[in-house]
Amino acid sequence: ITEERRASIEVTQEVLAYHITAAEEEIQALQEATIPPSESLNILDFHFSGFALPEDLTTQATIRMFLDLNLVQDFSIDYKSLCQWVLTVKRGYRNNVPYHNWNHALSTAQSMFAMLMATDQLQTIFSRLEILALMIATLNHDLDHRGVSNSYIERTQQPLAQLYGHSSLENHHYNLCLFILNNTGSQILSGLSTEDHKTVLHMIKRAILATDLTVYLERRKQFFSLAKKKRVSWKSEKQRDLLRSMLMTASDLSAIAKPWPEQRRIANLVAKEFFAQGDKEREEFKIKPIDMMNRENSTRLPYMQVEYIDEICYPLYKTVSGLFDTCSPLLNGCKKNRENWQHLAEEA
Ligand SMILES: CCCOc1ccc(S(=O)(=O)N2CCN(C)CC2)cc1-c1nc(CC)cc(=O)[nH]1
Ligand SMILES: [Zn+2]
Repeated sequence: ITEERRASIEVTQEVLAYHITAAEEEIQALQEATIPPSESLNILDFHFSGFALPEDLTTQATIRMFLDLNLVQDFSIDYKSLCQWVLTVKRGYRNNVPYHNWNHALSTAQSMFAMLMATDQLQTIFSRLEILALMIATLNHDLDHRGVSNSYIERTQQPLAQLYGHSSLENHHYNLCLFILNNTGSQILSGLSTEDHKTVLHMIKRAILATDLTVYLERRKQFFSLAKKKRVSWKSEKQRDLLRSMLMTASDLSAIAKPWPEQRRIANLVAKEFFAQGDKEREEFKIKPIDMMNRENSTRLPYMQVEYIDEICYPLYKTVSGLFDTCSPLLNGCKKNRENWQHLAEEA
């Protein structure tokens, strides 16, 4: 596309990042709030439910994660900027999208938080900067998601596809993340050295792009073979980048490991979003949507979930909990839900 076209789309993103800036009174209310401890927010648990928290506590829970990981202290993050940044990121998600909304972003960040807090090994493998990058990336990884897939965006020639080509959604999520970090009043990285600032932005970009499932499916083979080795050393940056990417996916898909009532509820939201895209494809392109997005297949949903677990989720959680046994609740939750979906598939 022409330079002008590129510039105009990027301006639109910058304007969007400006428009979602939180309101002053909202920022002050969060700044003055007494943030509850992790225990009372249940954010240390792998079975945490984002639905259980009232909306204003979701932003407090996010602040609590940054406080308990010592990130505010380690990177001298201005507290008011942190409040504005969290509220702006939350506004960056669309509340008319059934699944890819703030609740998904929060629960993805909370899964990463739970893994990091439960696993001392991870805290020794990763530098403080990497932990900062993972928490920022999980919270921002689906910013401004429209409830449609990359292929839909590419097929409908939406501006994002013209701008990025592949992984267009993930590139958009990162760009908005960057604009918010650069917005006046939410520059939580202003205390970092130039070197650290550059490094952390690179790691955030890699981590957000890693949440494209096609990227995960390409890269996971290396991870699985690395994990088979007797002694795994996470010395090289290449291996740590791979581990960060795999943990991003483990956090992103963690709904599959939640207690059954929560998994059922989330699966229905995922289905609602997928079927809505299927409806759009049917009416706009006069094509039959793929199984996953075809409302006429909704009776096959349990079967599709079993397939999703076997092909995409289980191998990842098996490997992660093989390396870090403190993450085994993710594997056990995933196994349990496979049984639950299998029973429903047999009934259908
Ligand atoms: C619940 C409605 C049906 O949901 C699914 C149906 C099929 C498959 S799939 O693994 O067969 N596969 C994925 C890759 N596509 C390219 C081909 C189809 C996955 C899901 C699903 N995805 C997510 C991630 C957002 C969460 C979730 O709970 N379920
Ligand atoms: Zn996601």
